[in-house]
Amino acid sequence: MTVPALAIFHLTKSFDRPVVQDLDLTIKAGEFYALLGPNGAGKTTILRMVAGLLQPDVGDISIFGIDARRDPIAAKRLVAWVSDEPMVYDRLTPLEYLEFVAGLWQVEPKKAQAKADELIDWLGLRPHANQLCGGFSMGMLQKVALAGALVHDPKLIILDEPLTGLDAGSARTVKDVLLGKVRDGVTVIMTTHILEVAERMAERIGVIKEGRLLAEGTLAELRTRIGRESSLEDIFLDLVAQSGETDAVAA
Ligand SMILES: Nc1ncnc2c1ncn2[C@@H]1O[C@H](COP(=O)(O)OP(=O)(O)OP(=O)(O)O)[C@@H](O)[C@H]1O
Repeated sequence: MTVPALAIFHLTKSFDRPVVQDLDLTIKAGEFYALLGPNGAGKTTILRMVAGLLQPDVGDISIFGIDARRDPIAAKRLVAWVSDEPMVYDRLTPLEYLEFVAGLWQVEPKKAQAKADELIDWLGLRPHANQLCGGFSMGMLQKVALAGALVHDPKLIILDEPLTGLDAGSARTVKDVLLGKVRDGVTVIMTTHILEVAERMAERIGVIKEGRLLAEGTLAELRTRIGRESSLEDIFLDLVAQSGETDAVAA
């Protein structure tokens, strides 16, 4: 069996209350996986633990077979994390920012420059490549942050709400870049509240509520589970409502 891109076992995290509860999740290499869930379901918390930005209370995270808790540096080398709050240095141009990030990853300078040029063109940033990021709109900053996350050729790309705030053209560009990456064999995990995007792009969809996986599968599998031909929006709302009823019965 091939090693999964991501395998999570018994992942658990509490803040003032339990936020991620004994979560198991496996994502195959080369898969496009969408993580859905209502506000506060724990999606960002899960992904931040996978990206090594937050320590789990309990549980194991394996990235392409590397134990991310034992060997975080090796695991992080394989991962790109794209937050919904782009962090880019105001006083650098996109090209300078990409050079800086490539330096942190110790990408060989010639390769880094070629990669930066490719990403700048892919993301339509060429006209702004030499302007300071400080004057950029949120959408442009998101694209620069995405380029920065891809500069070291990650095998697993994790994105938290990557399309929020993007205009239609920019959203299309980002979607095309991600689909292109999946075609190249890269694994993508993305949270989104735009169910149409998950429906169109993701091969598998996981629905999270209160830090637990309510259901996962292809759209067809989720439809079978619900027992009727529905849109992802209907399936999602049904699943979330059903789990509320179950909780109410259990309580
Ligand atoms: N650092 C933190 N300290 C305390 N509570 C936190 C922290 N980070 C997240 N939480 C809480 O954990 C819960 C889950 O948050 P999280 O951001 O993971 O949810 P989400 O599913 O990504 O939600 P959304 O769709 O609204 O972005 C929320 O109640 C949030 O307030």
